[in-house]
Amino acid sequence: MTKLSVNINKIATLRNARGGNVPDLLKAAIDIQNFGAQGITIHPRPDQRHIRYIDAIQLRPVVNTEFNIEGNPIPEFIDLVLRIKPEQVTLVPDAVDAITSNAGWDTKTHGSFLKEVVEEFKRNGIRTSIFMDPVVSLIEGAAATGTDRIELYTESYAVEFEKGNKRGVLPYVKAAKKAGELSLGINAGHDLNLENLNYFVNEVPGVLEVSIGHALIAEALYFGLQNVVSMYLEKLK
Ligand SMILES: CC(=O)[C@@H](O)[C@H](O)COP(=O)(O)O
Ligand SMILES: NCC(=O)COP(=O)(O)O
Repeated sequence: MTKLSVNINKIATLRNARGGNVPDLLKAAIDIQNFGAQGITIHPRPDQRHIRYIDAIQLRPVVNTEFNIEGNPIPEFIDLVLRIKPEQVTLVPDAVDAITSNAGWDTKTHGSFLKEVVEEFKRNGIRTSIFMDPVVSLIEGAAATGTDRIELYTESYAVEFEKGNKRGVLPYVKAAKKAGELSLGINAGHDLNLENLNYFVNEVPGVLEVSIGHALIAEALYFGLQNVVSMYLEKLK
């Protein structure tokens, strides 16, 4: 079964809007896990506009499922992750001023850098994942870095699905098959939601984990956090 890791960036965004501690990020993480999510994802960005580095540190003792920290491996991020030792780190090549993640790694151009970073995290007992577009040649490049997993960047699938084009899943099926042949574990995320999730995990073989934030937190405004976590878990059965 595919695991659900809830990305709590947007809870921090809401809290930061007023400068206090409402909503309480740590309580939300505890509740989300109690509601059945199998992981918590955060993506601290250098400007700390949502998750702050201090949040990441304070979350460590309360995350008793799988803690997944995503981000661009700049020195500050590497130091933070090595200090916290989450179960998984996901490397994302996002620019400092990116509104959200908007591309996967070019694992050919950045192969030797990624290999070094992956080795450092793995030496410290942290599982690694590389955020990737569904491109077979780049997946071969990811395997060469020694990473444990890749995370398939699902924005283009979500866009096509929204337009009614279910063929948008086909590159992901191909990419997942290649990843499987290369013994890479497969995660997926970005713009997954209650509408498009089930089709994706049914079509794409071997998805171990999805990380979902933006849609899930928005849907929680209508359904409540507990219901919405259950609704996602239902889609992953
Ligand atoms: C890697 C990925 O797709 C997500 O982590 C996404 O980047 C969420 O980040 P924001 O919440 O800052 O949009
Ligand atoms: N890795 C993807 C993630 O954590 C959440 O992305 P989104 O659901 O906020 O688009």
